[in-house]
Amino acid sequence: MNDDKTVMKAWTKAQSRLGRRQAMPVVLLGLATAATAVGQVWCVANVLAYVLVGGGQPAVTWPLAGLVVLAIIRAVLQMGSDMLAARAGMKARARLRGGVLDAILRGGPGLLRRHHTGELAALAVDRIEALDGFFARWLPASVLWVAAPLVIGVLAALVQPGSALIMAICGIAVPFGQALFGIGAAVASRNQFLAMTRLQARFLDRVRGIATIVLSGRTDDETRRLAAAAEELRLRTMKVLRVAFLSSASIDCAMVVALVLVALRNGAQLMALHDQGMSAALMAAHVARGLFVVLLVPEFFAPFRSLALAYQDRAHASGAAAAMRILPDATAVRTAGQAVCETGQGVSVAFEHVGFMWDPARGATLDDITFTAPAGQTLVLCGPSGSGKSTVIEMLLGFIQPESGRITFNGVDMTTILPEALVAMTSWIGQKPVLFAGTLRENILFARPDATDAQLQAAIRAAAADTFIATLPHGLETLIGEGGFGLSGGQAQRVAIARAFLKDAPLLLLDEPTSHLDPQTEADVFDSLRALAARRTVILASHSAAVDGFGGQRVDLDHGRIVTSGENAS
Ligand SMILES: Nc1ncnc2c1ncn2[C@@H]1O[C@H](COP(=O)(O)OP(=O)(O)OP(=O)(O)O)[C@@H](O)[C@H]1O
Repeated sequence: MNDDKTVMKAWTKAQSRLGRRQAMPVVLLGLATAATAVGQVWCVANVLAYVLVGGGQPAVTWPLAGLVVLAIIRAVLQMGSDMLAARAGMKARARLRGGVLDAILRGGPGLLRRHHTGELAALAVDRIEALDGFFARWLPASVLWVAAPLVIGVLAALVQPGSALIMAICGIAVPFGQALFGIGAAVASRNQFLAMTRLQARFLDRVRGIATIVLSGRTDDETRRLAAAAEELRLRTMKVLRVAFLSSASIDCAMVVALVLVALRNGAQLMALHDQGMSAALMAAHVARGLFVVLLVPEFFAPFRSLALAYQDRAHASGAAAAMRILPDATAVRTAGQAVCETGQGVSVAFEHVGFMWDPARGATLDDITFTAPAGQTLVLCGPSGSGKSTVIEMLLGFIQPESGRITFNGVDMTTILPEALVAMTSWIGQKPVLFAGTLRENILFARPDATDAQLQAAIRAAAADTFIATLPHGLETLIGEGGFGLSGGQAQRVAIARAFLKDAPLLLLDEPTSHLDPQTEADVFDSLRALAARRTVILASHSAAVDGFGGQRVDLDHGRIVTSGENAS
């Protein structure tokens, strides 16, 4: 068995263990429903025997009353079972979605460098939704398909052991058919999800790049490609349905064979008894027993059908397990840190012979990087595009870890520091500030929701954001769109700087904060950043000539190696 399959099996097994507690009541209600169904069949058989054979059979009042009572009990049991199953599915989805979102947050930008946003969105939304059936249907069905036919078979054996044997033999044939179709179902389901993820990723990409598509005159071409991706999804979905239909049909075949054999057997017995001139009363009792086992056959096979339907859900779980392999596990990203790093006197950051590789085929991204940014001072990381500056910043944010060497904060190994302490001591401003749809006030307060109005105003003034906010008709209450829509690049960056002032963390990480700005705005933003940098440890990654005036130390990178280091011009 290859590694992929082992991991998928282990994940599915672990999920089954976690979901079993919630599935148990559903199984018990399922067994009670099966027992009630047997009672109903008994009542129906007696009523029919009365109708067919007439006076020989005792009064039908009791069977009729039993039928009504049992129908009500069965409906209540079924409702309870459906509700418990839905709750089990809901709980499991909430748990899994929390885990996936946690892992995506842990992976951070490093994960986005390796995987498409659409793929991650499909994982957190569609994959998890599709797992509902695994917990709500598959787990109970995987027990009931053995237990319920066993109960029904034993009760049938009490009345007609021969007919029970026929049902058992036909029932045993079902798992073989299911195993055959199961493999096909798993493959079909995996392909369907792949097609869906591809369609989602393509759609997201094209929506983002709509201006490029229109201006390149590629609208028709891209529409055709999207239509082809949608068609692929349709075909793959049809294949899933076809496999599910065939799987269900194989159960129907086994059921029809059992039904015919049991009916023939009873018919032959009744003919023989009739020929022997049996009394009407005995004849009616035989007819009732015969009808009972014949009518039990569909009930005997019903749990198999539920299992076949739920097999689809199991296939989704295997697919989800495979898809989740892209997520970092908690230990791989950050060793469970316990250390508290004292930051009262500021934070000094040191890289000690750090090495890292995004992709072994492309060689080392960072090679033997050693530098120190003393507490309260600035270190400027320079270098051409692709030299590894953002990779250094992402390491300091804790999203990726060195493959060799180590990073220390005030002498404490970064991997041993409590994640919350790391978050509290760091502010980060990237190339494009991340702004959310909402008011300007909400966006600035995002860094510190409990800040007072005075603190908010002070941060806005320090970031020199007050000038442009004053020109907006609704000031701080101005609504901005997702990604800072409605603000210029420089204004958006000032909002990010105000956030950093408000957070007031001792370590400031700046990753090309002015890369999208014109020279004048860049100079203005650098002025604000210089004010923000005072008394903080700053690591500024940039290839702009404007960093020359930033002072502090300078480390020049090229192809992931330090080529020069020394004082930065101030
Ligand atoms: N997911 C990835 N897989 C493989 N290589 C990658 C991946 N992400 C980045 N790289 C490579 O790592 C190197 C360093 O990238 P990084 O983004 O750190 O450079 P940078 O100096 O910040 O560049 P820029 O100034 O353009 O932002 C580049 O050569 C880049 O091609």
